[in-house]
Amino acid sequence: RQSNRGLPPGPRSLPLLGNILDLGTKPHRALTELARKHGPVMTLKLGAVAAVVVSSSEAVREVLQKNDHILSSRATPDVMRVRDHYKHSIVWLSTTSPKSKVLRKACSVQMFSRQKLDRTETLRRSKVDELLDCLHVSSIRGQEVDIGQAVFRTVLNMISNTLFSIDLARHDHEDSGLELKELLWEMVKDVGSPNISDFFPVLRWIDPQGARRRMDAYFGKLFAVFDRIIDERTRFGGLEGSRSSTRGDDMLDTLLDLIDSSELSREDINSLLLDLVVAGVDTTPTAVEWAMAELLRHPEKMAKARAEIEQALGMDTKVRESDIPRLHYLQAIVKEIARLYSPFLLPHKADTEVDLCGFKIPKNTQIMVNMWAMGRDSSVWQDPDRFEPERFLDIEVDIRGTDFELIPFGAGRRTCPGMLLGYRMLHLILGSLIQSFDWELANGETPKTMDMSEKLGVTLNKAKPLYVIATPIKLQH
Ligand code: HEM
Repeated sequence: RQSNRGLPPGPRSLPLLGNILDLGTKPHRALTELARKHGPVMTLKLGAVAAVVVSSSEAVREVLQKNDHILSSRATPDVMRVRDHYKHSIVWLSTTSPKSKVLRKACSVQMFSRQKLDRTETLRRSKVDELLDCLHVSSIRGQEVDIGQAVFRTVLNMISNTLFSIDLARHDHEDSGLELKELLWEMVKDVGSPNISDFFPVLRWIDPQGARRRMDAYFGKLFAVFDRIIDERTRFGGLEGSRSSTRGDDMLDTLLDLIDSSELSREDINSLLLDLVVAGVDTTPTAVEWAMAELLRHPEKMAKARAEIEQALGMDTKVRESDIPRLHYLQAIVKEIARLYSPFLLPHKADTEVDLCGFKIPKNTQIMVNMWAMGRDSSVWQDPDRFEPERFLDIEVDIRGTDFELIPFGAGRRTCPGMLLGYRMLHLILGSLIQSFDWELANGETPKTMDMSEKLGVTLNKAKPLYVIATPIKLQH
């Protein structure tokens, strides 16, 4: 395509502020509206920062495929400068930096490779069993359950066991993990929310919204947890410097080996553990909570999903990750949740000037990919606001970064490294919940009156937690 060498169109901007006020409190919705008027490649001026919002699959293909090599840097949010995190972090380092390559390799070999995931499957299944046991207990006691919180504990333990072979949350304790969940929510909210320091870098030093100060406190708490675990693992066992006998053949051991060989520093490891815990637990529980909310709003679809599982496995065989390929309706539900509730990719940045869909994008422009707008595009999806997993039964859409209409994990160089793990956890947990219990809404909520409003962090969370009452299916017969 011939470039017309102009900037993409966009809404009129105010002096100094630019379009900051246009973002409102729900930027994913506000920018979807604006893109309807100005087009799928749209210029925004956010204070001193030039940004381009991309809102269609064709334009996203140009960002994440054709120009991926130029557009896969990150614009670093000011809050990520805390403790120099951005200099150690797989999320914020350039994909071409040597450190980033070491971190990526450690993750892909030790945590996310197919072989590794196959080997850790029983661990995840046992964590799901603990979740089901805890739901049984709540059911016997007639207690309602905050399902997002319960799944959060499960996913946190799946991740913490993969990383360092311990549970960070306890199921027998209602509030276990709650503080951590709240801390992580506050963290991702500060990463996802507009921050004046990002729009006006000259103001960084005064940290006008106090976001960097808050982030420093969150980092301090998480690093203290990691420090305790690492110290325990490296405690002197007689011989100075030798690893204690609690070697776990887990991610931490691999990382400590990389310290021994001077490929990584202790700061690198703390940052990586933080990234993996935050990215791992901010995503999957949220998606399960949305899925359960939609299924409770549409009981006939819940019944259909259960019937599929029953037909494929019977009621006595537990869902396993290897069953996912056979569970087409379950996969369709996951896709539909990804379509309806994915907000933005993390911010990308142009390393050099680049031609995008015929427009000239200057160097250092921030690229915001609005998945919300793509998921609600009525030229691609019929009746886009409707929860209709059936739409995916007749079409082949792969959500793992090859079909650009639906890219909940991103695509190209910055594709989510935890994608396969997230994909497996999501299906395993959701399938097991559907298989094992009858579900009812608690607190007098009904499918028609449910509050489905959202709040934006890095992911899109359900604003009001979903409270449910679970009845074990077996007990009924
Ligand atoms: C349902 C589950 C998940 C979803 C929907 C998801 C989605 C995403 C998205 C959209 C990105 C940004 C891509 C971009 O900016 O282009 C991302 C990045 C990332 N995700 Fe995930 N993710 C999930 C699970 C996980 C898990 C389980 C982990 C690790 C334990 C993880 C670790 C990461 C990391 C480290 C990055 C940064 C990669 C980079 O900047 O190069 N994610 N994820």
